[in-house]
Amino acid sequence: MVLQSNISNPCNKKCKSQFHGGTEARKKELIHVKNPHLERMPCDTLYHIHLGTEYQDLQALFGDIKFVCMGGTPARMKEFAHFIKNEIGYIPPYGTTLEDISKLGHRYSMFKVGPVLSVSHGMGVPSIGILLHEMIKLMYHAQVKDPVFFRIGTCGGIGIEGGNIVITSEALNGYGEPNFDLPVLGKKMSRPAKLDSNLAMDLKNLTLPEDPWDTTIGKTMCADDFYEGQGRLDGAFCEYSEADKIAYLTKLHKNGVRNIEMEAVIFGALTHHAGIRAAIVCVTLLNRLNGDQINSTREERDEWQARPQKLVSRYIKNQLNLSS
Ligand SMILES: O=P(O)(O)O[C@@H]1C[C@H](O)[C@@H](CO)O1
Ligand SMILES: O=c1cc[nH]c(=O)[nH]1
Repeated sequence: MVLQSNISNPCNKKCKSQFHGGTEARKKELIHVKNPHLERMPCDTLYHIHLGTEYQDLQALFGDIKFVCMGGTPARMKEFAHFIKNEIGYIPPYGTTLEDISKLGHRYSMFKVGPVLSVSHGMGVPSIGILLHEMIKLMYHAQVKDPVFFRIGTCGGIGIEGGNIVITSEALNGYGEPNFDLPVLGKKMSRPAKLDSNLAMDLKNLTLPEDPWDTTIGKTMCADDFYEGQGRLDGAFCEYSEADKIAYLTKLHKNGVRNIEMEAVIFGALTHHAGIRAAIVCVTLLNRLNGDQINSTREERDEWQARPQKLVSRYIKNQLNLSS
């Protein structure tokens, strides 16, 4: 892809992106980075995604972005890039292919498909948190107006069998609070983990009667661990009984929680703080009330993982006025 050749450019010590660009009116429409220090920096390196205002004209390269789609694995996000390319009929510039823009950062994979970015975020809050800071700054530097962020993920269902979709209404941390908490300068910083309820409803309504899954809107518990942090009995260590586990999951279910994953609180908190509309669309890999081990077949999981992609693709096509 054209982007690739620009990305390999050596540093030329001049800021290529118009860092403070735009009129006051235009600035109001843009992403809120809420960091006064950024304005004073001559250049900004987005280290983990291998981009920077010093190296590229980020507005020229990314100014047309409307949708940022994130998911855990590079393979899933590459697959989504190719899927959405076909769905929206995107034709890469002559002689180019879909390249991993962030390959040389060796952390995340990112593919640009016209107005869509498809990016892998790794596992857990710290990994997606670093990416979110850099993606939000990328939107800011590129002067993108009103982008929509999606997390296209997998999760454990609570009272929901494998293969169904849960769209997050509210994200809760491991203590059951709707916040993302982070120690900052030795003190607790807390931000509300809010998601866009209209967007969630729009996505749910795109489920078709013939789809082989149900879509539920519910609260999501965001754990900092896959095993003990999610009340599993099959980790290397466990100091609670099966009855304790079921009591905990039943309590969550009574509180409206329908799934557990590992990124929701920071995804909700940072997008909300930036004024970005966002949704989390996850497929359940199992019903945690019935077990802990993920023993569906690889083929089954691949098909299930494509389901949130289909829903998000329908939304993107509608927004781009492309027929389904
Ligand atoms: O988007 P993915 O499938 O990576 O999300 C969930 C939460 C963790 O990152 C991971 C655990 O298996 O899957
Ligand atoms: O049970 C599950 C399945 C996928 N991802 C999780 O975090 N938990």
